[in-house]
Amino acid sequence: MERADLILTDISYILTMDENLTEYRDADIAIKDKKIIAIGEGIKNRYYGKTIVCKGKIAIPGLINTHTHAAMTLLRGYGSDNPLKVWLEEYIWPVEGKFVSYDFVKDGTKIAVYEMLRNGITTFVDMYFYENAVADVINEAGIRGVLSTGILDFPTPGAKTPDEGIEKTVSFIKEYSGEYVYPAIGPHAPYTCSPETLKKCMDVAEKYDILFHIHISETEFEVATVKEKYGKTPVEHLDSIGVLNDRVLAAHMVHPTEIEIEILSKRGVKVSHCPESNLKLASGVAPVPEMLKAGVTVSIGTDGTASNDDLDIIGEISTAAKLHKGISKDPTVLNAKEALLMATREGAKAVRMEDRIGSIETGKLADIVLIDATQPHLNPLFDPYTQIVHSSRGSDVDTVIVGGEIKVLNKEVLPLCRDEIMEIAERWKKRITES
Ligand SMILES: CSC[C@H]1O[C@@H](n2cnc3c(O)ncnc32)[C@H](O)[C@@H]1O
Ligand SMILES: [Zn+2]
Repeated sequence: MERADLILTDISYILTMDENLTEYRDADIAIKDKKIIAIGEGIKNRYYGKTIVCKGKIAIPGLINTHTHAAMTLLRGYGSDNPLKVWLEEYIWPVEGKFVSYDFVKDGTKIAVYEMLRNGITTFVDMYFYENAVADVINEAGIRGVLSTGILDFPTPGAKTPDEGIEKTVSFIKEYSGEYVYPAIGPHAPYTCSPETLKKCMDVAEKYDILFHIHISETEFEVATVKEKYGKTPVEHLDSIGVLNDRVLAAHMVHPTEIEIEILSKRGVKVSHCPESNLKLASGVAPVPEMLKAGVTVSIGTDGTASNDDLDIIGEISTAAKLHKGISKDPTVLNAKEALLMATREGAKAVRMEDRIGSIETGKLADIVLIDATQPHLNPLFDPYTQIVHSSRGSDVDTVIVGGEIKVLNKEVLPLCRDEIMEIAERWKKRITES
């Protein structure tokens, strides 16, 4: 017998989401030094150590949310029922200007991390201000974050100029890179960042080998603005200034033309599809089947909770699958395996971490989610992929493991206190409504 740090035994289904979509029935997973060291039937007989019996559970890789603004939990539902331009300019940006600070971001991120862990998210990509506050929360809670300070050409809560935002990003890379924190650079969008700002951001991304995280082609307004300013569509514009390559993670991508989809594919740009935010802000529906057909990596993002308004990524996958079937009038589009891939292996590719996360494989980090399938609404269980995508919700997540450490057990989020989360939300609601 060999020693393991954690052994998950008798798992009803293991959906590895590896290249072959290998599945196991009634099998075990052994974990040591943060990584998966063995998977399969009878593994429990080869290892000893802390053991969790997982009868009736489905194991999937930790879910990857490739676009959010975590601290916006404090603005959940704020300025609802408006289009993006009005929502941002008349509601969100004024209130952010008044309230966003280190404390706001720290408190908002605590709520988001609680909610993301509860919903099975083990890695998220963030774009906001005071990312040092986000880093402090995630280092304490133990969830992975790809963190980018939002950079705009006008003053923001964290920086008076885009150059200051870029300098902050460089200091952040040097100070915070670590086990849980993966810095990225976050120019907001082609309509809020000049070509000069975008090029400077790409220089930093290349120098420090980090992700370039940006909103692209979210609304028709954006497309019209970029066309008017630069005489090109957003993707063509970004390509013409040399900032499209395989380290670009483009959030939304609702309105690309056929030519733009070809460019995305040729340049290796990854997309974060945010269907619920795009529906709620009435931005439109991204051409996901077309992008997939062209070989573009499409992952899943919840966006912030002021435009979604939750961080339930399983619900987001379900929305994506149903939405594209409906729009294309083709039920074979985005089958359950493909939909789940978007939040696992494709998500890992989108953040350029496919060698470490995104599937349950030996040698990979032990980021694992167990879904409780012993509930009436998940039975009878003919196909576990379909059941996860179309019958379950984030609230069915029972256990979450990040790097071999248990973060959620029996649906209880261990690193954060529920009462404190509720108290934070109440305190900020009071401050914001009384201002
Ligand atoms: C630059 S930090 C993030 C910045 O973006 C704002 N924001 C939130 N959601 C969206 C969205 O869907 N499109 C564009 N910008 C968005 C957020 O409020 C911050 O100001
Ligand atoms: Zn966004």
